[in-house]
Amino acid sequence: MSEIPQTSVKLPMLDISQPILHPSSLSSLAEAFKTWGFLHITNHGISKDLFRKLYSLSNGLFSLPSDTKLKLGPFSSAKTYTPHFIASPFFESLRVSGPKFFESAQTSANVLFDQHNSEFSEILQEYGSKMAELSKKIVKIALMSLGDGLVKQFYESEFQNCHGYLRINNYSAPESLEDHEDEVEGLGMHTDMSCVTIVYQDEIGGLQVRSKEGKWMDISPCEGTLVVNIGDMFQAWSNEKLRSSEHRVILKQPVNRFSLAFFWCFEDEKVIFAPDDVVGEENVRIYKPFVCLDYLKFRESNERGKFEKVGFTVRDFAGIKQQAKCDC
Ligand SMILES: O=C(O)CCC(=O)C(=O)O
Ligand SMILES: [Fe+2]
Repeated sequence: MSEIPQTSVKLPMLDISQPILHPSSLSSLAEAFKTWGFLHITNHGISKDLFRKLYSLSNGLFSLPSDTKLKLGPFSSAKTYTPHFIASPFFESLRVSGPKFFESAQTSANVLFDQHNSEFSEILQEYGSKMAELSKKIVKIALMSLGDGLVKQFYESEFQNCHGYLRINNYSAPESLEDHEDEVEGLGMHTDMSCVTIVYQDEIGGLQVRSKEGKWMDISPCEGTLVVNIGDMFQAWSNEKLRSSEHRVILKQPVNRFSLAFFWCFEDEKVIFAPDDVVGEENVRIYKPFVCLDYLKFRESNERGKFEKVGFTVRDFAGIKQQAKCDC
């Protein structure tokens, strides 16, 4: 495999246990949200033990025979399982939906396992509820970074009906990396459709973010931290003061990789429209109002298109075409 030099991006580390943020931390967060749309959080309250348990229970699930896993999707009514070769040959995932993470996980577990065991569902309930609480804090911090008083003005009215779901991602080891001229993509370039996403990646690494100039940068795993990124819904709502960056996963080592991605989203029927106070007087409005579910459907119908060739981000869906400046 050819050696392609990559650089790690330096992201701010946010201590999520601190309720009050210093103005200088807020301005560096605002900068990171605008430039990268990514940051690390620490003191998130998820123990190593919880990750370990989730890892080992999920591993048990992904090691089941394909026929068993396919009972959960993509062609069954459950549709919680995404098998290999949909996103990439190396990627498979299980979706667990909130707010009743226990019920959602148990419905899948009942299909997969003969014996009744609720440990998996209990752990997912704990993890899902903690992620929901963290997401609420992150939304508030993002609002704080956008300006004084915005939490009070908009948190309850705009974000109180947000909901979350979790994707447990399993990347199988590429057999021989030598055979690949290019990098091996575990998950191709995409943006998340959420308001915010919280990702746990194991120590293998491989998550990358694309800079505005189009350069791929590593988001190296950092022990004890979680990765947070802004999704399309928050990008549109903030009139791009918060950036939903393209990212992907590259498999650099011949080993299995595990990650957990939690997506915090607006309710389906919500009309996303950046408030005037967020757009700002001097700025141009970038998005038309749109219904959240309509965007999700637009993305679903384009999921397998080539991202770089077929436009299918929120800008393509609801962006207001800016008039080209004319000197004539
Ligand atoms: O596996 C990862 O580290 C990131 C996964 C991701 O970007 C996603 O599930 O949307
Ligand atoms: Fe993602």
